[in-house]
Amino acid sequence: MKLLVLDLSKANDPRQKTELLEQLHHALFHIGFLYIKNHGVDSNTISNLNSLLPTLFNQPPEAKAALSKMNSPHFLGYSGYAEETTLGVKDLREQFDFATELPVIYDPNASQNHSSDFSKLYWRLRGPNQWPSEDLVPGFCKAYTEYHDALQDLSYRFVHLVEEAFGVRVGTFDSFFSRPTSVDEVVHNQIVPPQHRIKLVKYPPSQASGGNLASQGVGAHKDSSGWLTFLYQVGQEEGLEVLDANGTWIAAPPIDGTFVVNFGNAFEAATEGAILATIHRVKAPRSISNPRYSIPFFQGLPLDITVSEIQSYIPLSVRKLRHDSQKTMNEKVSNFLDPRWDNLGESQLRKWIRSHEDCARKWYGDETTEFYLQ
Ligand SMILES: O=C(O)CCC(=O)C(=O)O
Ligand SMILES: [Fe+2]
Repeated sequence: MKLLVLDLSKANDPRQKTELLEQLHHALFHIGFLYIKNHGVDSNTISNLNSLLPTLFNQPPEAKAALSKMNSPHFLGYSGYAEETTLGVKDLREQFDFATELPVIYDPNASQNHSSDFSKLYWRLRGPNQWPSEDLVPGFCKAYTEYHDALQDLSYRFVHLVEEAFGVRVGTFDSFFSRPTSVDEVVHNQIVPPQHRIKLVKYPPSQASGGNLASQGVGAHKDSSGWLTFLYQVGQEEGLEVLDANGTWIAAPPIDGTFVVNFGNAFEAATEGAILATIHRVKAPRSISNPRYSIPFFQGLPLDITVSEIQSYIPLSVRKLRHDSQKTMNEKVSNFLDPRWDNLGESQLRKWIRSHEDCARKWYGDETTEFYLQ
């Protein structure tokens, strides 16, 4: 399998756009993993954030500890080296989880003063970031916010191309992403706008024998935090790998000026497996290498969206394109399709509880945590 690099500037030229949409169609339905270049995100916006990563991660341990995810019922903040698990194995990375800056909309300890029903526990996932101090990481909030806004814009533009590749009206999925302009609008909108999530990740060189699974940077997984993922691989360190339809791991090395795009669990569920949330993993860099940094942007969806609602937006012509050969990859049921619930919020809550059990026990209690650990 060859991963394609799609040139998004072709979207601006009617003569080249058809070719771009054909390539996108192929990448969507046969691979589920692609690169994009000429994506319209200013290189300064990317480098301004990238250049702060060493400073962010080299803060004194107590400064990082002060931003711990343990402080946050929204699972936003810092998690230290090997504090997160995938498939029961420690991931050899440290990371800061950020998201679209939004207020708390559900706090079980406070009286709520809005009319909508946000009593579902998963609404507690929404909330503000934990920002590093401006003294220790000068310019971070500005650089992050510019990056967030640019990636949000790219993600919406890209979804429009996906709609064209699907042959549906451009804007079909827009209602998933209608943006709030004020807190008031957030709580009174019918569809509550999404909170995109951005991880800033560092994979330090691993002492474990390089290249084998003892050095799991992040274990094999499908993305479950959003609709589409836009991953920026900082620098030249390799490690990202994608599982193809034959069960072979394919390297997805950094390519200058590109983002990697892949599709989340919800997308796979919405298209009934016609487009896969392709499984991928990262090997930790060998001990003689530099650290590897990456920045995945997970495009958020409204937490109360249901499987049937999301499927209703996808034309039958797309859903029936599911290929039999893909069934084997798809056999592990998406969390979103777990028969115990029908909404995305619960599958997200389950994901966070499973990857950060201590934080879950602190904020959601043992009973809830154990329910979602099953
Ligand atoms: O670091 C990478 O390149 C990929 C990270 C990833 O797949 C994830 O965090 O979901
Ligand atoms: Fe991922």
